Amino acid sequence: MRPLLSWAGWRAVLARTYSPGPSAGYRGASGAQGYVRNPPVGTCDLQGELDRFGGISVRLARLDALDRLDAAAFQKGLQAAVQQWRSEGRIAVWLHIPILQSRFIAPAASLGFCFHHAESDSSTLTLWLGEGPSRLPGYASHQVGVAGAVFDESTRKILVVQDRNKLKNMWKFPGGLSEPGEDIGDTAVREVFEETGIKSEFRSLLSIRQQHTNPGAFGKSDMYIVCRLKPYSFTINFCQHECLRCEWMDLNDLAKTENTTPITSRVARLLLYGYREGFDKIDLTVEELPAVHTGLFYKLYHKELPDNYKTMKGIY
Ligand SMILES: NC(=O)C1=CN([C@@H]2O[C@H](COP(=O)(O)OP(=O)(O)OC[C@H]3O[C@@H](n4cnc5c(N)ncnc54)[C@H](O)[C@@H]3O)[C@@H](O)[C@H]2O)C=CC1
Ligand SMILES: [Mg+2]
Repeated sequence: MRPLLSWAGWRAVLARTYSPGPSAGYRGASGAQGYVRNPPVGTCDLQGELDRFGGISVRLARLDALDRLDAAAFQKGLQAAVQQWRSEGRIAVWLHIPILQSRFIAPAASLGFCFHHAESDSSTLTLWLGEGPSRLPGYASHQVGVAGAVFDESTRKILVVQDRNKLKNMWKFPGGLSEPGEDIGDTAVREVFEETGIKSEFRSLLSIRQQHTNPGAFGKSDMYIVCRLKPYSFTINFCQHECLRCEWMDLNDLAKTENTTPITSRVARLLLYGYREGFDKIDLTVEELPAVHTGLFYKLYHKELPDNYKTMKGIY
């Protein structure tokens, strides 16, 4: 949730939009409504930022005197604040609680707040105040795993591993979970190197598998993406913790063997087709483009588009 104004700006907004109730707010020595510099010990002043949807976001880490506040005073303050926000027509409350202030979770839950998500150092709870069922977006629905199909065109060999931690030892592509902020291709290259010692570079995206109720996904769905990589080192030095075996296998053999997972078998056949007929038949290549609103950049994956279609020059 991105504040549209600076924190000081929001305080000014809140001074106009938020008039504190008896315990939800305390008018400090400054006299400014809704802005408390030094709330007395044991009272609870809950100010928040207004978001563009009409919700209020309260960050407990920003409140003064939090260490001296007990759970009962917090609950009273929160109840009064919620009443106030409801009367002002706010649609939701987002409550961000640092892990060391987790004693405030139970009082918030008793007022109807539910967990939205947790990170390593904080949790976020929400309360829907609007009409009808909640329209708040949920948190992440998938975990993303990425594998690298490292294919050496000059020898027609492909890099495969057997997982040490699986009951059935089948050939598969090395890979693993993507880290926050990591590009798909970078995950594939990193995981291949960590698991096999092979250095490679990203060429294309080959397939996406979506699976729900995957046992290893903590109740979320699993997105498993296979990339085509080109090797530039060839000496295997595989990770003993994760892999039982690792080898360069002829692509024909991988495409025909039964000792593999269905997805590995299908991608091996796809690669064989690309190798024979041209990789442009199977590759989703990547391009970086600018995001219109944020000025950030993103990666877009699709089948190759001729330059004249990209520019629309000479296209009627
Ligand atoms: N069909 C296929 O070929 C397969 C696809 N996948 C996909 O690959 C992705 C995950 O790749 P992985 O290689 O499993 O992940 P990964 O390479 O990121 O991590 C695996 C390693 O993490 C550690 N680990 C995982 N869970 C653990 C736990 N509960 N306790 C302690 N250590 C633990 C173990 O050291 C394990 O060897 C998922 O998207 C999954 O769907 C996984 C296996 C086979
Ligand atoms: Mg792995």
